[in-house]
Amino acid sequence: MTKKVNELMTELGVSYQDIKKAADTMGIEVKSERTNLAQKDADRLNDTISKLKGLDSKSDKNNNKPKIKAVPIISKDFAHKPKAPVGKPMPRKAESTDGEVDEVKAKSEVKVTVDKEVKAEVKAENAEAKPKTTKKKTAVKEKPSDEVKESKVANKEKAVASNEDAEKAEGKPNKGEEAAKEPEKKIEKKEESYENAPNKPMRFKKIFDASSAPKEEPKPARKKSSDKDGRKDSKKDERGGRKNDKRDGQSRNSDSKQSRSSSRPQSSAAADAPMADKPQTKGKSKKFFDKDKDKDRDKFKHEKRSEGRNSKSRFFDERNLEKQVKHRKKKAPKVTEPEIEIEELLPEGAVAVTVPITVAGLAEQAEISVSKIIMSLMKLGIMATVNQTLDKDTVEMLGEDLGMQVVVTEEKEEVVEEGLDLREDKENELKPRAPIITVMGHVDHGKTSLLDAIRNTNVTAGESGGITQHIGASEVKINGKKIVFLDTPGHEAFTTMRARGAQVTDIAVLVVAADDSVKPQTIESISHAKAANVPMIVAINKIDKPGANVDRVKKDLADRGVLVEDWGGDVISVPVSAKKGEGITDLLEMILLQAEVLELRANPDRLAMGTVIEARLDKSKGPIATLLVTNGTLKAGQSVVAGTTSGKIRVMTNFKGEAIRKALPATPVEILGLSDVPMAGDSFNAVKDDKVAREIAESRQEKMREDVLAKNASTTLEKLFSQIQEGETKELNLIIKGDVQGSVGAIISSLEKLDTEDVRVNVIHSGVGTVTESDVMLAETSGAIIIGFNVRPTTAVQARADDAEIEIRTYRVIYDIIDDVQNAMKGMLDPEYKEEILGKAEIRETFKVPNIGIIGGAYIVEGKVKRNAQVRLVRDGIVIHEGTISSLRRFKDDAKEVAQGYECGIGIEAYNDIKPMDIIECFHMVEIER
Ligand SMILES: Nc1nc2c(ncn2[C@@H]2O[C@H](COP(=O)(O)OP(=O)(O)OP(=O)(O)O)[C@@H](O)[C@H]2O)c(=O)[nH]1
Repeated sequence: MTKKVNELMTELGVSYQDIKKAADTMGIEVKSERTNLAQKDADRLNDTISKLKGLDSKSDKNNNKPKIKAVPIISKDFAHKPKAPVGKPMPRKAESTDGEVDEVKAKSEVKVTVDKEVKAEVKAENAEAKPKTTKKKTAVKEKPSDEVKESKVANKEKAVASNEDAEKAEGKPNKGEEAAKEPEKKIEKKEESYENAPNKPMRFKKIFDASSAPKEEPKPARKKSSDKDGRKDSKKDERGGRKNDKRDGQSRNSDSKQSRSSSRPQSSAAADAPMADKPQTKGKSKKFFDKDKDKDRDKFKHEKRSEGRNSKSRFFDERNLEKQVKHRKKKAPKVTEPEIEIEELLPEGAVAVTVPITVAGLAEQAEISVSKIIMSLMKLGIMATVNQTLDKDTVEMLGEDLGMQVVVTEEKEEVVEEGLDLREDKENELKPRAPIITVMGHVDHGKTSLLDAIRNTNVTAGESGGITQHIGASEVKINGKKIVFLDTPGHEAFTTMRARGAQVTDIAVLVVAADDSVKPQTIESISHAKAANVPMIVAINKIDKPGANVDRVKKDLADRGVLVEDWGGDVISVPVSAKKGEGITDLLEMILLQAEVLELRANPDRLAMGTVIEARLDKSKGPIATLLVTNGTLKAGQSVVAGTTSGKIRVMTNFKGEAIRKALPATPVEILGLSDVPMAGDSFNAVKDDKVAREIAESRQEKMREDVLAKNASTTLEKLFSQIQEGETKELNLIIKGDVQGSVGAIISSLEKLDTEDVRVNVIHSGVGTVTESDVMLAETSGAIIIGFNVRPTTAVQARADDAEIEIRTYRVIYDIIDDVQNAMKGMLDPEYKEEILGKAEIRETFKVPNIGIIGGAYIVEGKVKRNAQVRLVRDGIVIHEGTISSLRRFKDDAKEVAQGYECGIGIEAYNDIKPMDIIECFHMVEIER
């Protein structure tokens, strides 16, 4: 049995086009009106079209839309068909027949499409066929798409609103009302569904959704939405849609029973529809905007928080900003929660984390138990508490360990510190100031000697190891004009300090020995001066020496890009002899000349600011800091904040040690009164109020604590990470303790340069002061070696270290630290000789003995003291002196050695500064068998 198409047309009273479209959709071949249809196909078509005709004809009475537009279609084929072009309704070929409805209906029971148009159509169909199922499923569906023209949407939605609504639809309800009602109902249902994960930020919800509700993202919808404009439908739109729903649900009033009244501005279908459902009035595709706008808007907001987006997203943002403004005029939509915004940009299943974050915070954010995170951290070698702050690397590693995808953003807070005078000086406030000079150059080229020559003092002889180890500052006057010199050390170990010096300096004096010419540290010095954009003056030193060759120096400098005046450049060079004092005046005059060119000025009539040049802790005086005032006037009695410390200036002395009341710009001073030791290189500011100074310092301390916590965690992490990554590679963990901050910084920077392919140097902790028990504990947990520079551990600390088998290595010369560590890294760990402590004596009293000097009345507290052994004098954990015993007596008799528990008199060779409570440590060197 067959039936011709035209017969069916007559039978149903529909056009050929209607049948053709329905047939196409149902996979029935129809070539012309004369095509013979198999009875089965004819029946299917008849069935479908009859149903649709009935439905449409009802609504058609109230609107003139072609009934075919309300045909609900969802078939296997349909899901694969291309979507409507952007901004246009779906083509008519999406129409279906009755036979198809059954198929679709069945499908709709097992799959819920995300595609808005399809969904609307499914609803329309189900309204007739299986309203209950439809109702249930619509609860998790997206709102209708704008792809379908408003009237069409209205028609369809009207039909599927609910069981009752569907019945009303049959009763030819007012189309406008229905259209208005339907989307609202759906939104409410969706709200309910969202409430299933109550009170959860979207990011939590997303994780929840990802794991518990995958069925809500059916594949056919994804496929269908894979056309150009809707390519991200499947996931992004799911989220975006959810968000829209939420927003719409919040902002919109509904006339349904469940809705609460609100001030809805419009009552038309268009006004009531979600933003995405509004009629397309602009040239651009609504669909495009609907699908992308929320995520684009989110991008915009996200970008506001985080920098560095590509131009493409910026474009979206800008465009969307316009878009938002437009919509706001109509609906004033509520701004969505920030969590949702970031979430929108994330890949499926990812968690957005802003660091630093505490363990507890991360647990909450990722919806993982705190204990799970702590366990994972332990696996990574980090012993963390709930309140431990985690940094970016740690969070990423945790993510990996926990099998969780995290997207980490770093929060950069801009701290505005109220109470600091940071205004810019006005032109008329500025007065000339003295130049600040740094002396740089290769080791032993004569920096210290040159400064000595300049200020007629001799520092070289007293320096430990023969090198300058601390930044000092001094002033000289020539022709009534002041010049400030920062004394910077020459060894490579002091690179950091030199770099710091170059930052506060106006002019760098580059010392090059005429007999040695340009050397590695000369080149390094040039780089620092250039990097700091500081003009240089070359002092060609040691011209008195027989091998001196000034021209060679100039040539070598030219090779390094430093053209002195003789070579056609603009760098001033002055031949000098620090030893004989030749050329020193010339050099100073040239410095003044160069300073004049620079027109150095400052405002003396404001609160002082500048840099900490050096700082140390003095047991009796407390923290001592050398400050260089670069602007303003510093007054004794004023409150200052320096780095993370603050205090009121109790005593202020100039470079000669004379107490002064005020220090004008370009003055180095030493101050007492800070509550703690600041770091060399810290900036300082005078503030009006001591309380303000304290508050600023405290907030900086707080910030630093957070940073340190985060850094420590990551350092440990890095260690493990690199061990895992690099297999055999080992890390050398070190704890550095020194007498002053400058030395500690220099040691760290030198040691960190020693990294080799095989061994990585990792300074896990550093600080000023003696080695403490907590250092030993830290070394214990991290397997670190403790390096003490000019500091000694107490007996108790040493005992604790011995128990824990922690090595504490102490030094007095930085070279030795670097050599030792370098050797250790090369596998030559064991030195040929090792220091062995023989005993310790505590000074109880001191006596002045004519012709001999000061003798310490001592009690041997540990081991024994031997006459020929070496000794070091330790005061408050700091090594004051090293030398040999000149006299050892028990009562009036000389003794070869004195054992523990006995008293004796000890004299130190050529040394008299012995005080009660000093510790004399007696040691000798023993050969180590390899
Ligand atoms: N003949 C001669 N020797 C000099 C002159 N200047 C310095 N020296 C010697 O060179 C050696 C090193 O001088 P320092 O002033 O310690 O050199 P430095 O560059 O400060 O060295 P570090 O502090 O170790 O970086 C000393 O033995 C000085 O006596 C000079 O003009 N002529």
